[in-house]
Amino acid sequence: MSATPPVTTELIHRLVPFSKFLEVTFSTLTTDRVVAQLPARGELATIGAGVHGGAQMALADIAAAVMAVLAGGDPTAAPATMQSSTNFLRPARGDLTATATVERAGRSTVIDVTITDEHDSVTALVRQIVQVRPSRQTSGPR
Ligand SMILES: CC(C)(COP(=O)(O)OP(=O)(O)OC[C@H]1O[C@@H](n2cnc3c(N)ncnc32)[C@H](O)[C@@H]1OP(=O)(O)O)[C@@H](O)C(=O)NCCC(=O)NCCSC(=O)Cc1ccccc1
Repeated sequence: MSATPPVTTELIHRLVPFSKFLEVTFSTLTTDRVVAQLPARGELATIGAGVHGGAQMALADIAAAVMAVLAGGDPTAAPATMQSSTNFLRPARGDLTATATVERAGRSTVIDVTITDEHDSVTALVRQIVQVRPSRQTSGPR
């Protein structure tokens, strides 16, 4: 019987290559809170030099999916985002931090994500509905 590996940034990068592409790292990975960082490199900018909304949504989606899996108690499970709702409150400047918490656990898990920027200003509030299912291994997006 193989032991379940601890959930780390490196493991998430291996399971979700998109998170590695975005250079997302995780400073907190617990059953009730996930905190993820997105470095604001130039390619993520939008008009006006803030961080593009799609990059913020991707950060939130990654953090919410990891949160749902950890809350479910089976780190080998696969998250499936069913719904995502984002409100952008102000332009995002510099490196971003996403804090994900569980609003409601169940067959469909409700995750709230707050994104803050380098000024500690809240730039976006995101609510995600995520289903967590037993993993079905695939080799990539194609
Ligand atoms: C402007 C509004 C939508 C509405 O604001 P209102 O209800 O009228 O309220 P209020 O006027 O109080 O302003 C609130 C806060 O906003 C700030 N601010 C306002 N105007 C400006 C300005 N001109 N420049 C700089 N900052 C401005 C303002 O200082 C205040 O901040 P504070 O509280 O003092 O710290 C605001 O909520 C907002 O900017 N949200 C973020 C939108 C966002 O970043 N979306 C994602 C990226 S878009 C994308 O990537 C898609 C795309 C695809 C393809 C191509 C291109 C793009």
